Amino acid sequence: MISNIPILKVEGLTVYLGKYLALRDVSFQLEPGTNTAIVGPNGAGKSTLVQAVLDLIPRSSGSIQIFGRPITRLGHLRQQIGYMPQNFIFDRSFPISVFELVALGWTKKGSWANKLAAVEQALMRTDALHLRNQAIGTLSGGQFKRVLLAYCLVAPRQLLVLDEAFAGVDAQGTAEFYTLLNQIKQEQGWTILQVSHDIDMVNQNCDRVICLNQTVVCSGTPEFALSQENLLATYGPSFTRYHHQH
Ligand SMILES: Nc1ncnc2c1ncn2[C@@H]1O[C@H](COP(=O)(O)OP(=O)(O)OP(=O)(O)O)[C@@H](O)[C@H]1O
Repeated sequence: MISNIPILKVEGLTVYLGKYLALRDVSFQLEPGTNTAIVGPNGAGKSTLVQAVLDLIPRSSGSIQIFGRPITRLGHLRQQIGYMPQNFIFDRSFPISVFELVALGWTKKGSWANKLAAVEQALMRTDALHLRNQAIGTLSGGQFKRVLLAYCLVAPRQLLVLDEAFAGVDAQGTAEFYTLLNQIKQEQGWTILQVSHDIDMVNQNCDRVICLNQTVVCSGTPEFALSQENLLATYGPSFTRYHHQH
């Protein structure tokens, strides 16, 4: 059954980090199956927005509903959210393998054989099965992103939140990852919210854009939100558009 309830609805969100007003009166919603990018300059509050939306940091005011429920009353539905943070900081010598990391994402009850099959399938789908026995500390940036995507894929999700998922990945790796992400999104019916600095990639891959600078400067289709006028309003007069060299 296709529901008309927004996957995410944010109304009047204001967040202070200490005394610093990081987000002011932010409102937007995500329709099912859409791929929405949050763009804006350094310090605009993009990561703060993502963390507040996931209830990882407190908000001063405003309401957040996910799957039609207040974020604080999600219960088991919280497992339907996959999150790839900007920085995944861990001790690289920590002895956990790729297989073990992805298996942590498996939330269903079931036999060991089911879990094994699900983890292998997720790793295969993200072209990372050959890494299954490798310690996570030995992975390259691009390999690690694909393993994190497998972690999101191993259990059913409705919403995927990516905070600069492609930081540290080269242009070709980024393009390949976007292709893979789009394919899996279609297969799984994911709704995606992603922070990105790559305006060209956003233009090519996302269907909605939120331009953020402490508050929502504008939002809409990429064609509208990424117009020169709106980008200047979001980034300020020093903005110059970065183009990939292919
Ligand atoms: N603990 C904190 N106390 C006070 N200010 C903070 C704190 N953490 C972050 N900030 C400030 O809040 C603002 C928003 O930070 P945030 O990381 O959300 O920005 P961003 O848009 O994700 O930036 P970037 O593109 O550089 O990743 C920044 O100006 C930052 O310096």
